Amino acid sequence: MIGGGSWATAIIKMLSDNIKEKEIYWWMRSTEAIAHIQKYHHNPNYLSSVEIRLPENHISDNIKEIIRQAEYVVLNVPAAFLKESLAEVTAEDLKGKKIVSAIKGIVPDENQIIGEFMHDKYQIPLEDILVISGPCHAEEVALEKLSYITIASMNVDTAQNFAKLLNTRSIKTNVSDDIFGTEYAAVLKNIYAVASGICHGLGYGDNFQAVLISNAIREINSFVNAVHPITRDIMESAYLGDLLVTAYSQFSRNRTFGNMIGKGYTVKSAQLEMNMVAEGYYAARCMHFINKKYKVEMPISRAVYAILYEKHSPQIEMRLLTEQLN
Ligand SMILES: NC(=O)C1=CN([C@@H]2O[C@H](COP(=O)(O)OP(=O)(O)OC[C@H]3O[C@@H](n4cnc5c(N)ncnc54)[C@H](OP(=O)(O)O)[C@@H]3O)[C@@H](O)[C@H]2O)C=CC1
Ligand SMILES: O=C(CO)COP(=O)(O)O
Repeated sequence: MIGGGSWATAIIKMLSDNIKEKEIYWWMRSTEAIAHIQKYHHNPNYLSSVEIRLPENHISDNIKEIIRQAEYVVLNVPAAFLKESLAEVTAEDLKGKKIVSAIKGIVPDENQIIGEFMHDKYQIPLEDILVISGPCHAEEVALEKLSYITIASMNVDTAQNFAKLLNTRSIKTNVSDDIFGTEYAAVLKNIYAVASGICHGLGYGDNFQAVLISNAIREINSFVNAVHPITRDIMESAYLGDLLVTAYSQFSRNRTFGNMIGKGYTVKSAQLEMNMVAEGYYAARCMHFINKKYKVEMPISRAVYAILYEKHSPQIEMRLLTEQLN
């Protein structure tokens, strides 16, 4: 596991129910957090109720050593920090390993989804790339609330094999072969959750939220069809379900961030207020550039970009948006 945040902690919990703890290796950057987990068996900063019983030397800030042990390398840092987290890692270190992206974000500057980035930069064959997606908040994993996740891989047997490692009493898994669609949909839903939060912060009610999200799923559908036109059912939980949970849940980082923007916080102060990362903030910018190529009509995504990066007034931008939705 590469990353020490909430989602990494939640997936460690799933894995611990299925494989021996001595088969799990965990990299995180914080040496204080490592020492705390080794001594007290809980992550001090994220999902601290989850018990972690890995052997001491299986948690380390030495990324090359952790990767050396692995058959599956689960990438689980916010996308904005992926390049710096992997700074010491070479294509040789990752050769022959399956790369699992648990990230729902875009690599900045490269403007690539994680699978594309790992394929281009580290020569990982596309069939060795897996994606973990679906509507699932780390907090509900910790509470053992029933959740469904989707594992995508171009090779469905590979997806099935990895899915077995995550199935628990409270986690059910689906598989998919749509690695591009699941990644892009997971990135986009974060932008729409920011929009949902902004509208909530501005005082729009549930009636308008429903219209916003109905339009959002159409934007997602148009975009993923433009990028990767295959037959897919956008109503599946990996697409629509993920959008709904992020747009409505009390646990959503992106909605919380958007809500603060709608209430008048600056981007900086909203980020400082949260201990966690809202991927939608970074995704809005990356998608703005990616969509220059595809030119898909995405008024909600464009409005979020204008508010976050062009300092447009949330009130005015959302009022203009209301004229374009139906
Ligand atoms: N949380 C969830 O429920 C879900 C999250 N995801 C995805 O999982 C990925 C990881 O997010 P999540 O676990 O929620 O993250 P969190 O917000 O819980 O934690 C933030 C993580 O980012 C690290 N970080 C913060 N700043 C920096 C920096 N400057 N450089 C390097 N690392 C930094 C933190 O490390 P440190 O503690 O050392 O500061 C910490 O590991 C995201 O792509 C997210 O979209 C997907 C599904 C569910
Ligand atoms: O992707 C997630 C849940 O599926 C988590 O993102 P949010 O915290 O913004 O909802």
